[in-house]
Amino acid sequence: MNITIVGTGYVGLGTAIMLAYLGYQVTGLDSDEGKISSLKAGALPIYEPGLDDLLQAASPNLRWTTQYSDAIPDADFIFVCVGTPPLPDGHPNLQYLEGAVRSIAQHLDGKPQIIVNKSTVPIGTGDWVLRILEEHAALYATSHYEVVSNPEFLREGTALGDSLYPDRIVLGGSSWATGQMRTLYAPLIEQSFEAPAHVPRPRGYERPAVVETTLTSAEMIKYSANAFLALKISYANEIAGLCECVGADIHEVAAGIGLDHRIGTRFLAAGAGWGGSCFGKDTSALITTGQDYGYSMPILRAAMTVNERQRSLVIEKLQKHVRLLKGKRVAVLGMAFKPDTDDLRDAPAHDFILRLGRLGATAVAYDPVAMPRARREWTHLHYVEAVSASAALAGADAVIVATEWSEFRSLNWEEVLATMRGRVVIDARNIIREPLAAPAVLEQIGREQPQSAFLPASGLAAVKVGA
Ligand SMILES: NC(=O)c1ccc[n+]([C@@H]2O[C@H](COP(=O)([O-])OP(=O)(O)OC[C@H]3O[C@@H](n4cnc5c(N)ncnc54)[C@H](O)[C@@H]3O)[C@@H](O)[C@H]2O)c1
Ligand SMILES: O=c1ccn([C@@H]2O[C@H](COP(=O)(O)OP(=O)(O)O[C@H]3O[C@H](CO)[C@@H](O)[C@H](O)[C@H]3O)[C@@H](O)[C@H]2O)c(=O)[nH]1
Repeated sequence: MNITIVGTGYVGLGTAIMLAYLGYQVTGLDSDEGKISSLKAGALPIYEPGLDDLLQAASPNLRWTTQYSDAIPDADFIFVCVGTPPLPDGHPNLQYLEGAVRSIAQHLDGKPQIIVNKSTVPIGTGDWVLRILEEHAALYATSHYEVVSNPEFLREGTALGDSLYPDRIVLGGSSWATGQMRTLYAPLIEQSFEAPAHVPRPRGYERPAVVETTLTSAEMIKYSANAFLALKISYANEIAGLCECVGADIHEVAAGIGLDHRIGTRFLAAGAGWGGSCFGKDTSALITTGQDYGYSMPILRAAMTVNERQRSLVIEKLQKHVRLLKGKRVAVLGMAFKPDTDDLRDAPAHDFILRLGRLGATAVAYDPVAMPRARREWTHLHYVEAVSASAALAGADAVIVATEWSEFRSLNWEEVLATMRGRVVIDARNIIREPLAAPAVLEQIGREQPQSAFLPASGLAAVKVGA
């Protein structure tokens, strides 16, 4: 089976490499010539742990192009993975999707071909795509095509594991088309492929559930899942604020509620709030979809409000201790929106650096992988680049831990505090486990001083209450 992936960003690249690893002939297509030439040269344009090794293993089955004429006619499955970034009013921008679909339509071959939508798109988009294809089919005399919605649930930083060992595969479309998709995904559904050594099958993992739905339900599942996760984090953050008021510890509280299986321990980590390219965009998109139907979604609005407040809270905690930020030097540890990615979209660190600049402070920023991307994408921000975490901290009046990279978890705080001018530590990701010795000041989210319980970034599975 031949597969074409349109859009080789975080999702398209992972999907292309994963399907090639499973043994399919895959063509990756992108309109960005720079991306395609770097892929042709064997270099990945993004950082994703383990992806380079999988690329090596899968490369005999992969080729890259910018030409639709070269990629569409022979494809049995055409995956659309282009971006759907938010417009200022909260609706997703569908111009890339429409452009891609119109280009695909011009090169359909007349044989049965399935257009698989993996981009996160507003409810109803699958039907709209069908109409675009029908328009073109009349012009180009093609007729055998179907549209399937197959939303993607991978997380950046763990994309390979999420793709090879998914919880579920959602397939929206006609029974013929979803049947074809089941055949395509058989190695995943049956877990019959040889697990790559660097992405072993998780212990206890068996196989994904397959959920067959209508196009519309599949689109709704994707948005609703992201919005639910976003509001779960906002709930943890709201409770964290109350913990600070009453003197409770959010780690203990989150563990205590999360160990109820109906609630679950994951996505209860309080901190700087959620960022990234998906949660904000998709929650807004669901709210605006509601608006289009005159339907209000107060819970989702509140989740967004809490998330905005969370970012402001970090600067307020800094102001509480540093008071006058003008002329002060503030280290910002972490720029990516989460660890193990170079993705800077909607990263809390962006807002921190912006706010520090407005308050007259100098931000000295360090990130283990995202700095080259920040140099290209954050040209509107003023900050000083540091070559390491300790270089960022040396001489700083205060520090904000914005991203919980593992190298920040293992910092020797006693040593680095000694190199700082001031000793104010705003740990916006709750990674510091031990109290810091006076005169250092440590502010975390939802707790007064670190206790013994330690909350991993994306879950509470490792927490032993009272340990
Ligand atoms: N990033 C994630 O973790 C993630 C996870 C699940 C779903 N999604 C969804 O998947 C979609 C893609 O997200 P992403 O993060 O991979 O985006 P991205 O911006 O990293 O990649 C999109 C790619 O599409 C290319 N492109 C745009 N228009 C094109 C066209 N007409 N023809 C060919 N290529 C074109 C761009 O050059 C870019 O390389 C979005 O809808 C997003 O919401 C993302
Ligand atoms: O308990 C938690 C868990 C996460 N976060 C933050 O939430 C954001 C998103 O994290 P995560 O979900 O791990 O990363 P993404 O790569 O954005 O993945 C989300 O968005 C993708 C794009 O739609 C979906 O495919 C995934 O299923 C969904 O988890 C990040 O800023 C995290 O720091 C928290 O603050 N607390």
